[in-house]
Amino acid sequence: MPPNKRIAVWMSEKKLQKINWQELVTVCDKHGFEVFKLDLNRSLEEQAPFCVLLHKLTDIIASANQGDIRSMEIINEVEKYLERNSTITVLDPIPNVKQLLDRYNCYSIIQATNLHSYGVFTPPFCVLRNEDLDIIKDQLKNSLVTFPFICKPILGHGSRQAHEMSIIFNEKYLIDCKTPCVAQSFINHNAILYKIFIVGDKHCFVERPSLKNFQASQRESIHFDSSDVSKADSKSRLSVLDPDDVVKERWQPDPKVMEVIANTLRKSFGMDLLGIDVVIDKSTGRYGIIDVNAYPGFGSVSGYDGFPNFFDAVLDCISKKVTSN
Ligand SMILES: Nc1ncnc2c1ncn2[C@@H]1O[C@H](COP(=O)(O)OP(=O)(O)OP(=O)(O)O)[C@@H](O)[C@H]1O
Ligand SMILES: O=P(O)(O)O[C@H]1[C@H](O)[C@H](O)[C@H](OP(=O)(O)O)[C@@H](OP(=O)(O)O)[C@@H]1O
Ligand SMILES: [Mg+2]
Repeated sequence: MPPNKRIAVWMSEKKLQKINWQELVTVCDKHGFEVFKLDLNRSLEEQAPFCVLLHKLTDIIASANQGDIRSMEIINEVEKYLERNSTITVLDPIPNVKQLLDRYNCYSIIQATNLHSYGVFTPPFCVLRNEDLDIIKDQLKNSLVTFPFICKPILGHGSRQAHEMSIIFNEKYLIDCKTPCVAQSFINHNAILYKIFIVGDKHCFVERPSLKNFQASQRESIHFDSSDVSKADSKSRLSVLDPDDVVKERWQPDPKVMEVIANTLRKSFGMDLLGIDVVIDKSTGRYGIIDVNAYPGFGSVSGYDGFPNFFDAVLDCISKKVTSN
């Protein structure tokens, strides 16, 4: 056991407002930990000691990646501090969070797993950095990306722009690809998505609204903000199925496959707080992983569709890690 049992927490003001801080304090206390909000504008040494860092630093890492000097200083200082204090348990390790922020990296990690043997896939994807349309056409062809496809910003977290996406239906509108981006084949899934929430060795999944079915056609591109589509209470017009697509029978997710996805990706990403978005291909019944998120909402304060006893699960995970460290 470490000489202190203090947990330092850092997350954005926006995220802090979504959690019940008092409940976190109570649950930490029940597990014998003291919790406090880390101030990144003060030296970490001054706020030490602590044996756990629980954080969602994605926004700061993202702006550091984009060259913001203050964010670079902060991340640098946190990383150096953790190097000097290597016994601190970090949820989740910063290098692992960094690799998840890049959507291309993220899909490549999924593709390298053995999930395909369970009927799980990540839709064909490629990274587009060049605006030259002939190069784009070649890249799509070589990576088997088909129309329609979604263009997603490479940086997957940490800013509004990370969630601005387009659906491209034909070659004429390739001009709408906002490079740099990841292009990913669109999988028709009857407008239902499953979010797997992972907290250490526990997971659960919930159903959410999603984009309706689309076909390749001569139509113009659709531009949308992904934050409007798959929240528990989203009511996007892009989620309303065409009358012909409304079906009585639909694929149901197999809890065993969802468990394999959760266990496999937790290991591959080396992270304990994860959200995985899964769609079921309406024609084949295969499971497509379309997004992985670091420290997602977990259903937030109200918990109406979220992780049951979320903080207890976090503290269980922390206790196991602290003990094994
Ligand atoms: N390959 C795909 N095929 C079909 N629909 C997709 C695909 N990728 C994304 N979508 C749809 O677009 C929405 C947004 O995509 P994605 O989850 O990648 O965005 P995000 O910005 O990372 O979202 P989040 O806020 O969950 O992090 C999904 O909820 C889903 O409805
Ligand atoms: O409903 P969920 O948990 O999917 O909503 C998440 C969303 O998927 C992203 O993970 C958001 O994080 P950023 O991409 O970093 O903005 C989460 O926002 P947060 O403020 O809770 O961290 C959403 O809750
Ligand atoms: Mg995401």
